[in-house]
Amino acid sequence: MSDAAAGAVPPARRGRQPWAVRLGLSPRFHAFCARVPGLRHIARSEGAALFDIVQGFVQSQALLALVELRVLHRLAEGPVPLSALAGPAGVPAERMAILCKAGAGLGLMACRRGMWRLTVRGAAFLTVPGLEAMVRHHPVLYRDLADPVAFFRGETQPELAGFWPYVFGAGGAADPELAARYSALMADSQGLVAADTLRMVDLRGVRHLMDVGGGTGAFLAAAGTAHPALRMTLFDLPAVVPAATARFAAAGMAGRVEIVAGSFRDDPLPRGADAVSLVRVLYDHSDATVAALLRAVHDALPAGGRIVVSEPMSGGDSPDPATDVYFSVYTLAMQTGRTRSGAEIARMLVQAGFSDVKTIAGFRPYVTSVVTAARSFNTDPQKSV
Ligand SMILES: CC(C)=CCC/C(C)=C/CC/C(C)=C/C=C/C(C)=C/C=C/C=C(C)/C=C/C=C(C)/C=C/C=C(C)/C=C/CC(C)(C)O
Ligand SMILES: C[S@@+](CC[C@H](N)C(=O)[O-])C[C@H]1O[C@@H](n2cnc3c(N)ncnc32)[C@H](O)[C@@H]1O
Repeated sequence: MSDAAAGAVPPARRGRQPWAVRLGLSPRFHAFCARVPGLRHIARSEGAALFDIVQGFVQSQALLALVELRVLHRLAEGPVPLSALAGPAGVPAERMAILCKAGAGLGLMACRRGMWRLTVRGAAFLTVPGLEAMVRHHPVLYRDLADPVAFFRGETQPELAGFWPYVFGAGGAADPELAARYSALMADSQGLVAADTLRMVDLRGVRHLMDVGGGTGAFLAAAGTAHPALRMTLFDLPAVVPAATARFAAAGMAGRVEIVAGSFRDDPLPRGADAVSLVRVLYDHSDATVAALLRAVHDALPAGGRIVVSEPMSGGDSPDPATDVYFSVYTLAMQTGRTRSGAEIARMLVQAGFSDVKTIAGFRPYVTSVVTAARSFNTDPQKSV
């Protein structure tokens, strides 16, 4: 079979490519690799990696069906035969068998001696806080990506752009019921983010932490538990306040936390904190809004005060398989913000007047990474920690 007959890029048009890419463009080399024992693993692993990309949308839709039909939940109660999954789900047994085998292919469940059971991965899926809720909201993004060419050309009006109205201080910000619903989705998923952030950032020495855009207070509650002497301020839109008040009361922290309702677009940030955190806030907003917010945080801090930015970040020059696919496309669909790299955030912090900038790559970049910085001691000698 000639290269041209196989539909590959003809050798003459391969241009100046690294030698390995030239080989990758050659169907003859593919066939050669598949034949030669020492090289066969390359053909197999590259093929499998490509197949995973090709079938990603089927994987996520199979997962959604398993969640919506509560198959994994049912298995969490113990092993069952197929009929016990098919009947309650209203799915014909022969179709449920296909879904269950897909679930097994994904490593979420397994069948032994006619009984379906949960695997460790399936158990972890059900246990990660907020993951199920995130999967259940994915149909919105899925619809937005139905015509990906039009989406990337910017010719569509993504539904996701209206999904988080409270996030942007739009109309929905005034509706406490709507805010509570979306805040719950956000807060559920904040457990891992808070844990990973606290692992990367040492808050010892911080007296008073202000969490700007702190939502219902999951991060402050975790920080306050880890540091019992910490005073805290939560700053967020008014519609988010009731849920935050309830959380701190339930955690017995009401006396240590001041909740300030306001918009960082329109209102000054409260003074008094010696550290400010922004957890999953920047990537919702445009560069202009982020630049103004970082300057406002800088001005609200005393000399030596610290800022902590924590959110999923782009890999920048080394694109990350999770954040540069999922979060970058997600924030593009939201239309108001973007997924920035640690280096970009670091640059914006310097432009806002911060120094001593440190970027810390998260050990799970799809959960969060961190950039920290400090307000210089010499920018405003009037202030002190
Ligand atoms: C020790 C031995 C040998 C065996 C033991 C076996 C055993 C019991 C193992 C347990 C394994 C274990 C501990 C597994 C733990 C797995 C974990 C922690 C998995 C975590 C996965 C987290 C995921 C997949 C997170 C996904 C996050 C998503 C999808 C977040 C989406 C966020 C969005 C859309 C946010 C939007 C916000 C906005 C609007 C942009 O502002
Ligand atoms: C993606 S959520 C993150 C919430 C929380 N930090 C977390 O990680 O779960 C963004 C938060 O920023 C808040 N927010 C958005 N625009 C805001 C504004 N103009 N002023 C204050 N808070 C704002 C939203 O209400 C929301 O709680």
